[in-house]
Amino acid sequence: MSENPDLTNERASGTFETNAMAAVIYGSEKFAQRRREITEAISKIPEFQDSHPLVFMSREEKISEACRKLAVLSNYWNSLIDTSDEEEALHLYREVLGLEGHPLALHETMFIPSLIAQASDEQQEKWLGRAQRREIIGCYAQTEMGHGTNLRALETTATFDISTREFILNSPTITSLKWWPGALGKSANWSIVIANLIIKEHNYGPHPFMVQLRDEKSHEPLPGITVGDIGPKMAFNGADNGFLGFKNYRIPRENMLMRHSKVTSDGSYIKPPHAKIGYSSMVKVRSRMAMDQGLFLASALVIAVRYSAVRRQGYLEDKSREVKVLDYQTQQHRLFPSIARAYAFIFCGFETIRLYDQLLIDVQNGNTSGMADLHALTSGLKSVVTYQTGEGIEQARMACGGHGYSMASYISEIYGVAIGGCTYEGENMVMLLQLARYLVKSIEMIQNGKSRELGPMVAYLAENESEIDLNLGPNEYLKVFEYAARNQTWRATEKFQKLRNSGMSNEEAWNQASVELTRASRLHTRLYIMSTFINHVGSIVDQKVKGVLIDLLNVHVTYEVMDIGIYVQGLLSSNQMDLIRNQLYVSLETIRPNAVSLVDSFQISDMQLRSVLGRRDGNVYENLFKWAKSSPLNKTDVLPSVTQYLKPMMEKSKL
Ligand SMILES: CCCCCCCC/C=C\CCCCCCCCCCCCCC(=O)SCCNC(=O)CCNC(=O)[C@H](O)C(C)(C)COP(=O)(O)OP(=O)(O)OC[C@H]1O[C@@H](n2cnc3c(N)ncnc32)[C@H](O)[C@@H]1OP(=O)(O)O
Ligand SMILES: Cc1cc2nc3c(=O)[nH]c(=O)nc-3n(C[C@H](O)[C@H](O)[C@H](O)COP(=O)(O)OP(=O)(O)OC[C@H]3O[C@@H](n4cnc5c(N)ncnc54)[C@H](O)[C@@H]3O)c2cc1C
Repeated sequence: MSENPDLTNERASGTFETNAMAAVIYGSEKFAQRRREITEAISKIPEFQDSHPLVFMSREEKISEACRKLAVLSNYWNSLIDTSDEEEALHLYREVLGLEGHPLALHETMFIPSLIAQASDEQQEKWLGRAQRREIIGCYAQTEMGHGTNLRALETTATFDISTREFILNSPTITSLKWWPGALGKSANWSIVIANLIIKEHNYGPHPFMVQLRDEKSHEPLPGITVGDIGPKMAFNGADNGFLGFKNYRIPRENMLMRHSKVTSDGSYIKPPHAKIGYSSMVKVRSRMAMDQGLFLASALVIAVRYSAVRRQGYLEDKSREVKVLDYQTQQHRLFPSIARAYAFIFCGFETIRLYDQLLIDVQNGNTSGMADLHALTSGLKSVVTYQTGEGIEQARMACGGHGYSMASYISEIYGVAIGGCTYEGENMVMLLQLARYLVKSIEMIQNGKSRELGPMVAYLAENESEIDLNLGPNEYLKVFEYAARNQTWRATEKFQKLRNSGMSNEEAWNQASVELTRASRLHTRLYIMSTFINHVGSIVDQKVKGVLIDLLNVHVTYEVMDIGIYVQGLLSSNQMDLIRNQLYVSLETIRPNAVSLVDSFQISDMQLRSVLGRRDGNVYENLFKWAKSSPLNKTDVLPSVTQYLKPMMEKSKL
């Protein structure tokens, strides 16, 4: 069937090449091209297609379908991608497995990265190759039923037995059961387990251990291990998140990951070079989350924008034909700022991935000085992007009206997966408060006359801006944001200090200032996102692409400043706010002809999108009908439930 002419016209009105834009989105022409090649190659392999729509499957079927595809993937892995390239591998996973989770997700995202960052050279020699070849499947078991956030309160113990040179693992209480780890439930046979290291009755706190859970031949749990699946979740139902308990389960001393902390055979403990070095796997995932969430948001927007260009409802001036709903200003206001955010998140993602890779090298060379900065940055970024992604996806769903609520749109699945990110890798409020610690310390440095020692990301806290030139360009908007973030950070810090100076304990003062502190963290992070977006656009060479991205940046900066209006009241007059509001409306109109091309440029395939509404060809209605007809409920005209219950009820009512 040919393409819906409404989408053809939209594509014709685009002022730039989508391949050129994809090269900017994905960091290089080479990688954008590789993505297309991988997608093309996969589309020719029938075994990679869903056996039937995932949304009609039970959880067991989803997991089985994911495993089937993983097994097929293992036959093609080396021929489809450069296996040393993480981005190619992730693209392949996304295309084939989609976003509902699968039994190798944690193996790739946390198990292998933990071995790389935490295992000694000898340990890597023993396990890393096996893990990379997928001879073993691993997971990352840290969270317990009773504690996820407060790692210092984890209860699982690894007690060193000097006589046998083994660790004895125990789960002393019901709340100490490991709870949540992906792939633990049914698939993984090994795990990195985070347990309190105990030597001669002294607790050295949480440390990582390499633990075999299941027999490598029979896959049965090993004696001393209780393991299973935690049941269905809001999303991620292609993954078997699990529980795990230990009863006097022994592992050799060599199974504690000893790149940084060490226990010698006589039970001596050697401290790591930085107390939080064991948290590196979390920082790794957090550093990727801006990219991943940007792509979740992008997926929802591809669906909503394409659908809005084929959905016609109501009239503007021309009463002879209904308009595309994308022409309504309210629809544009709902969707376009999110397109800008998706671009901005992906640009930030590239930056934080690069920073993590550099930090990993530095730490391996003994330099841990960058850890605090990256921890603070990724803590804030993870929190802001997951929240805003959730907001943007939900708006995209509503922008699709009734059909958005159907699983045919697939938006609810994207939403469920994306907002999991508000919780995993550190609950958002908690992570905002981690960044707040860093911001408060920065203010204290200024108060102590040490402004010159501030890092570049917080140097603005020491500046003083009270007037803005309203010939507003992106850099002036940045100044507005700096003003808001600086003011809020000072206000929150001063509130905390005042409470503390009044005699309150440090902890209670912190608690009572914490809402204000989280607000400071959000503003600081949004400032970082805006400045990364501006810098990125500044570096683009292709003039057509640059022109459109400047338009998109205008949507971003005007929308973001309107959104934080309450924080800039002391700086901007109501006339200035009106001016900005009008600039936003103008920028929505400017971006309108490029809206479809901007979402096409994400180059997310139909196979990955799984959305009837978001199909590239725009043939929504005929496929919606086809999709509904494929519902298992439509296999028969009369359901047993009707015969068994409703018919007798209706008959009885007739009497
Ligand atoms: C060929 C194939 C290749 C394929 C390649 C694929 C690779 C792919 C890689 C990644 C892909 C990612 C894709 C993601 C897709 C989605 C998949 C979904 C999977 C879901 C995964 C979910 C997994 C989990 O959730 S694991 C569990 C996570 N748990 C948490 O995050 C717990 C949160 N809690 C904490 O982190 C901590 O408890 C804390 C930080 C809140 C507090 O810790 P604490 O009590 O020990 O410390 P304090 O608060 O007292 O602070 C003291 C001091 O320490 C500083 N600090 C804390 N943390 C750090 C750190 N990490 N680094 C540096 N410094 C740190 C803190 O700032 C304080 O400093 P002060 O100076 O203020 O004292
Ligand atoms: C989809 C998914 C996948 C996961 N995968 C894994 C995995 O593979 N491995 C693994 O180990 N874990 C995994 N987890 C667990 C996850 O990391 C934790 O659930 C997460 O870190 C939050 O911890 P919690 O559940 O203890 O929340 P809680 O800390 O109990 O949060 C409850 C509330 O308390 C608040 N709160 C808690 N502490 C503070 C504080 N200090 N200050 C202010 N407010 C506070 C929070 O903000 C929140 O509002 C996964 C979770 C999900 C949802």
